[in-house]
Amino acid sequence: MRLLLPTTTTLPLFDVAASRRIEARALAHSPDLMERAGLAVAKLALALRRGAGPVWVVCGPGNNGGDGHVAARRLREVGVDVHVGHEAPQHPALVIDALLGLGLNRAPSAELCVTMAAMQTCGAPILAVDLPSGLLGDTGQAAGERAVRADHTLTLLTLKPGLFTGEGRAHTGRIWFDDLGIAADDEPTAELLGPAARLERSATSHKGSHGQVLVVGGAPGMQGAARLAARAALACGAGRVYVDLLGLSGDEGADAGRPELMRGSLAELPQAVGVIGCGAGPAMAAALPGLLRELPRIVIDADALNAIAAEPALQDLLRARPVGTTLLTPHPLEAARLLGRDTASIQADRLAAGSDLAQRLNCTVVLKGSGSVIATPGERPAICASGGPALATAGSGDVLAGWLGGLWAQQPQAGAHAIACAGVDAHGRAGEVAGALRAGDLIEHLAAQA
Ligand SMILES: NC(=O)C1=CN([C@@H]2O[C@H](COP(=O)(O)OP(=O)(O)OC[C@H]3O[C@@H](n4cnc5c(N)ncnc54)[C@H](OP(=O)(O)O)[C@@H]3O)[C@@H](O)[C@H]2O)[C@@H](O)CC1
Ligand SMILES: Nc1ncnc2c1ncn2[C@@H]1O[C@H](COP(=O)(O)OP(=O)(O)O)[C@@H](O)[C@H]1O
Repeated sequence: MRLLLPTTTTLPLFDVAASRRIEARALAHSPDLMERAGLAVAKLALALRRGAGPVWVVCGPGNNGGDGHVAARRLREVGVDVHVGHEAPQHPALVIDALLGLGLNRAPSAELCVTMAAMQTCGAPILAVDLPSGLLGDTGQAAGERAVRADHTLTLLTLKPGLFTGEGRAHTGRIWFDDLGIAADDEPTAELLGPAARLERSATSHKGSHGQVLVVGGAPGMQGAARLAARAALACGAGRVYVDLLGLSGDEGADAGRPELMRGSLAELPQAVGVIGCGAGPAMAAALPGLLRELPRIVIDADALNAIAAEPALQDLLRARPVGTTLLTPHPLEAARLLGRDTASIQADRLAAGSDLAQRLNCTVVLKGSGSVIATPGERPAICASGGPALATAGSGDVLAGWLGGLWAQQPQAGAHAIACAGVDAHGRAGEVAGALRAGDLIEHLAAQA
């Protein structure tokens, strides 16, 4: 058993169907899986309980409840006061939520919701077994109106995607993992991202060795977005970074606070990595056909995504580009516009939505938000567990787009999927701070950890 995050390696994720197959095969040679699961829960419960009160074990009708009963027995064997039932005891030291796990298949009844509410308000920390009750393992969404918000989740046998994306992170608390001694012998549904290798710089490299980035965006009033992206590309280590500010004429500098940044345009820089759309406004639409036809590698964000959503001819241009050369970074609303759906339906199944969009537009897609999803046609999707609410601030997406462009400029052979995985994970880790974070400071955090 181990605490899972931050993970130092990429890990396989298995949806409910794959987890069931692994479980069924494992049971054939290891019929004591539930004993192992219950013992793991009991051990963690001993470490987590707070105070001298009873451990309240809430068991449901299936095997999740079975794990809870084994844990209760194991705890009693070592002299712990245990209360099994749906009513809270006085001053519990810990709640073990073994109500519903992988078998959740409908909205919990009103009666179960009352039990969940009692768990939530009894004042003790909650340890969820396998999944917080009411949370769907595939999507990280509640099946009904309520799902348990645990302080700890001990997930068993496999890691499920819903623990890490959608609403998952708000319900799991700290995630622990015990594979119960079983090697997962199935095709992973997705990957949980680990950190990418550091970029090495040769002792004899020069600025031409590290590529060039062209940021196109920054309509009047929104030039900060383009400048944040450009600053991020520069901080990432791109050799030269240029900005084409759509609202700026004359020979004003690209960014008075960053004299390293230069003005430039597609005509002068046809081989640059494009980072397009940050703060671009409606002027972006006219610039897009040329950019989509010419630039060999492009990161597309914000208003460029909105322009593409509104214009089928631009979608055709995207589809005509080779897979691996285009990286879209929509947040859920932008993804909804691109798919002609609403945000709620995107969030209802983020893995499926990201994969659907990638397939339709023949691109790599980073569906942003808690548990960003990275999807590319022909690649296994990835989920990023790093990051947190400090990133929920204007400009943090612009920083991501610029950082991705900076990474790509330095790794011209890499495909969009690899760049997305490396950049999204780094961005998330840099944003893991308590409290609030300004997007400009996020760039410094990224540079410090690179
Ligand atoms: N087998 C093993 O050795 C191992 C098992 N493990 C453990 O088993 C867990 C999976 O067990 P499980 O398949 O029995 O499902 P579980 O989540 O307990 O649900 C039970 C039943 O509840 C029902 N139900 C569904 N939704 C409902 C709702 N909203 N409100 C009310 N009822 C609802 C539905 O039955 P239905 O009523 O539809 O017939 C469902 O089948 C897994 O998460 C892990 O903890 C692991 O430790 C590995 C070793
Ligand atoms: N609660 C959160 N947990 C993890 N990442 C988050 C969270 N909120 C925002 N982010 C990340 O912050 C970035 C916000 O991007 P975006 O919505 O485009 O903002 P903006 O357009 O203002 O720059 C995305 O990378 C997103 O994944």
